[in-house]
Amino acid sequence: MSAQPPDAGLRLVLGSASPRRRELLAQIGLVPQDVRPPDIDETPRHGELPRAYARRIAEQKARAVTLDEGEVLLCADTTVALGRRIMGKPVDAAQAASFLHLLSGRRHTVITAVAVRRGERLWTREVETAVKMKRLSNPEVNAYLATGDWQGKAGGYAIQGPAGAFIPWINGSFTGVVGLPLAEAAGLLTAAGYPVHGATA
Ligand SMILES: Cc1cn([C@H]2C[C@H](O)[C@@H](COP(=O)(O)OP(=O)(O)OP(=O)(O)O)O2)c(=O)[nH]c1=O
Repeated sequence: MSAQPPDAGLRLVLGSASPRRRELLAQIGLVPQDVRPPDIDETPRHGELPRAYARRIAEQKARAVTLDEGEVLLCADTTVALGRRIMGKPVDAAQAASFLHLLSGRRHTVITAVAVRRGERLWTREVETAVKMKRLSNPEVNAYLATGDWQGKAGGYAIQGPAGAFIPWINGSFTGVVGLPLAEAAGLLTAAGYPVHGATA
């Protein structure tokens, strides 16, 4: 999609209930004028691959939010992929435990798809990061589950919380793993005409 000239009058809307995304935007000086969490069905389609899934969900979130003239919307979806397997947000502690046991001692991929919308125009990017999780013992998994930090996190962990102790290595975008790859999000907002650099200057 072609880039739009900067428009200092545009209002930024965050289409996300995720406090992480709000905090990450604030890190680069962006404070949305409004937060409008989308409500969509995040069930993967049969046989859907993780990257295509993350992109579809981010686009669907971006289409689900009502926008007024003069507003630009930012949505994202973070998905943990173990091979072709999609790991969303665990429904309960038992599912979080099973995700963590599957991820233990292996490399997986975290994909965050970002979608920016202005009017009917959409700009999207997917950012993939390889993440290595150390081998986890049962006491480590249980202690982590007891923190409750797994709740609402794709794959059942958050690198920015206590699970940071489980992750010796990543290759890619740290902010992408946390939920919003800042360089790419800033690039999409700029393409849509939102004056990002006015905010960071
Ligand atoms: C892997 C990982 C995920 N996460 C979080 C980011 C996302 O909030 C969440 C994945 O769920 P998402 O469906 O991407 O987002 P959400 O439901 O929290 O919010 P919304 O749909 O309204 O935008 O997992 C972390 O915070 N740290 C991590 O290390």
